Amino acid sequence: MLITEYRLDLVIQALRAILPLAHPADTTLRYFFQDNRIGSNERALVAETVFGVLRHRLLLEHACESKGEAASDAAPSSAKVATPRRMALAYFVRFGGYNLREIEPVLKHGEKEWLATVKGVKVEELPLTVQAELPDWLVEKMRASYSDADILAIGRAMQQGAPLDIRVNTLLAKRDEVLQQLHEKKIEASATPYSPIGIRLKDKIPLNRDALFTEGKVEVQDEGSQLLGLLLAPKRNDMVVDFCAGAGGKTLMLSAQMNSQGRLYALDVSEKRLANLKPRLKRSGASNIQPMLIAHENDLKVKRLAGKIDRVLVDAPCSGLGTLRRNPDLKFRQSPGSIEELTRKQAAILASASRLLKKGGRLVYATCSILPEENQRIVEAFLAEHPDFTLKPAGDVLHQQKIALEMGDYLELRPQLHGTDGFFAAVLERTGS
Ligand SMILES: C[S@@+](CC[C@H](N)C(=O)[O-])C[C@H]1O[C@@H](n2cnc3c(N)ncnc32)[C@H](O)[C@@H]1O
Repeated sequence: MLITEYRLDLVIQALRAILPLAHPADTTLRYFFQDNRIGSNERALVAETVFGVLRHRLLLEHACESKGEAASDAAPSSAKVATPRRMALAYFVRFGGYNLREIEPVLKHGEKEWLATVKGVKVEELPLTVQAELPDWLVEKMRASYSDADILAIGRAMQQGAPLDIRVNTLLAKRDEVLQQLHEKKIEASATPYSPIGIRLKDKIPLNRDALFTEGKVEVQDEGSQLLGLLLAPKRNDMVVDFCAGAGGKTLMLSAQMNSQGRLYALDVSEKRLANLKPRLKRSGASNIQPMLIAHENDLKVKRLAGKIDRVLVDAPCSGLGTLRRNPDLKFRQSPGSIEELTRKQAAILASASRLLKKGGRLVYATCSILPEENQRIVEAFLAEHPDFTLKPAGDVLHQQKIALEMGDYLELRPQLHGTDGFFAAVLERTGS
């Protein structure tokens, strides 16, 4: 798409609103689009550039601020800062697929020469943090458990965009039928490699206007997230609790696995998120779900269910660092302090949720984080304090579910290996009373 003064100005305005990261980038962008009625081409350009800048922010800042750049030595030092304009232009030539000639008409004096140096920056000569596009504090934390090569592989994979995965609502449709309907609509789609009810779309389409979606036959859900439901494997007449149900992404899947029989409590502390479950519930045809607002993990409503539940899913509040492909701003919005706070919450939620289980019951503790402190460390500490619980190797459960995915004790998904977001899950069984 041609970069005109008008389009560049829109991108700059959007970056000016988003880059301070006072709020999640997608929320700020939504408000930006509400306040600025612009065409669909411009919306696509703005969204792509904003998320692209966030994905490559560290390299772009390096290119904007570099003291060594020959051409801008002539420019005043105030020009050598990562202004929204410079970030946008650097993104266009470095990652956006534009050549200098194409954007020359919108350039000011000296910018063409500076952008030529941006194109020439050799990323492999830059520090690991810039190559991996991960902030210093995060790389330092990851070094406790990952090699530099692994950190780089994770960081690079997180710089890519994520595919659009959908889950077939087996209450209303079969995967083959949905695939066929998509192909008839000339939408390129294929079965996901691991989840038997997942479909990966080649391109992002406005699915919410499609009949498959409005009729409840499909929901947007990353394949990794679908695997969490498959690990929990609730049965038809089970009593099940989705402890951190949010807007019900996983609740709806669990209900379909139960063929909408038995009882499924969808708990959350957020009234707003639970309210967002309502329209999805209506579309899905599920009738065994009971949303339940709780004040905190030790709410009396939770205590009343103690010892009565067959399966519990704890999709814990987490840093979200496994979803950087979709939410690249999270790496700048989290901090060592926020991670510490989250780990305290995760441990408390897991301890409380575990009390719901009957003997022989199963709990899946899951996060979309790649940090062991939110994952393995939480589970290890829990097991040390709860001798009545046993870790069931995730690899064994997947095998029982006939899912061709080699895993050890834990489910650990990575975009560069599995094409999913980064997910962690542990299967815990209450073996004692
Ligand atoms: C990772 S999100 C859940 C996403 C949801 N399971 C889905 O698939 O869409 C974590 C959820 O935990 C909720 N939460 C935070 N603290 C909680 C607590 N103490 N007890 C229960 N839920 C809590 C948050 O409101 C948030 O909706």
